[in-house]
Amino acid sequence: MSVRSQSTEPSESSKDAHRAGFACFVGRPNAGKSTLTNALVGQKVAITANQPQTTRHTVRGIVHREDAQLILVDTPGLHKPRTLLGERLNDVVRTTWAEVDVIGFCLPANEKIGPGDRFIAKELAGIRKTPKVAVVTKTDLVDSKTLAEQLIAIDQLGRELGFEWAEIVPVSAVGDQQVQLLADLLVPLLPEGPALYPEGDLTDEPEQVMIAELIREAALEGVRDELPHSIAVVVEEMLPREDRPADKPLLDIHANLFIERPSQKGIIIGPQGKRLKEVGIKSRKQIEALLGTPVFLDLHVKVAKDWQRDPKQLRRLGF
Ligand SMILES: Nc1nc2c(ncn2[C@@H]2O[C@H](COP(=O)(O)OP(=O)(O)OP(=O)(O)O)[C@@H](O)[C@H]2O)c(=O)[nH]1
Repeated sequence: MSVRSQSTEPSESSKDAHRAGFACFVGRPNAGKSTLTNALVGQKVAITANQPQTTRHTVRGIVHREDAQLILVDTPGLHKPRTLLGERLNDVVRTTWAEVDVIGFCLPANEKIGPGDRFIAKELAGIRKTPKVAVVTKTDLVDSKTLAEQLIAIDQLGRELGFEWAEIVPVSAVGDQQVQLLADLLVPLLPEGPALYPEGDLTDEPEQVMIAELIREAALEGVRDELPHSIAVVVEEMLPREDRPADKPLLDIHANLFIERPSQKGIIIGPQGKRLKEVGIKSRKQIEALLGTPVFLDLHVKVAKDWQRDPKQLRRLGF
């Protein structure tokens, strides 16, 4: 077993040719994939929430280094599909796995390996050619004994399924421990080649999709468990406000928040519209940070009946 810690000698990759390629993080919902992507990229690109399955779109974060360009594809979690949307999400995950240069399997340090992890690991075992790195996340939440046991269990899991992890790396994205080391270990697994994206690019997600994700994230915060799967956000229009002085631009953004049932409207909007207002304020700040320009955000809540089950609606909402 080759478990890595920060005290390891720096990798030799700086001497080698430039490398560029794709990595994706897989793992159960809430395993810490989005947080890790953000920590590696150093700016908020993937949404995180204290609820499972909030990452719906494939968001790429790009790590630019002297020696390499590491493009991170953040996929939704694989899960038991109950709706058409669930099936499509699983398809997106599998397609992504087959295309990347390295897969990072995220397992939280503070949770025992369960049936959900085994399900994913078994699927990973089927993808023979792609190197698989086990990433033990949230190490700040456990003591060293628990961490050691988890590392052994993960090594064992690989053996049981007939493959060996290219690396096993414990990290804490929140505690900023070993995040850099993880990047150092992923880079040598990428093919040699020039940068694939211009320097400065953090993601190739269309801006409107990222803005919609920021709004959805704010809308999800603090609402009941059953709601996450029922919210979709579509940015309908983005236009610079006319008649503004050049040094005081304002961008008008109109977005619709779709829910499945009229009964959900009250939850989203809140008493006297208070909750929706907070959602607007919170997401506007993040959108302004993302775009670097003042924004006027206009949010509307609409009912798209049973959109998760209706192929036509799914397409309209961007799935
Ligand atoms: N203490 C601690 N918490 C973490 C760490 N990484 C992630 N978390 C928390 O774990 C929860 C889930 O993290 P996410 O990054 O959203 O997980 P995910 O795997 O992307 O989840 P899905 O989008 O549901 O697939 C959030 O509340 C994070 O703040 C970590 O290193 N330490």
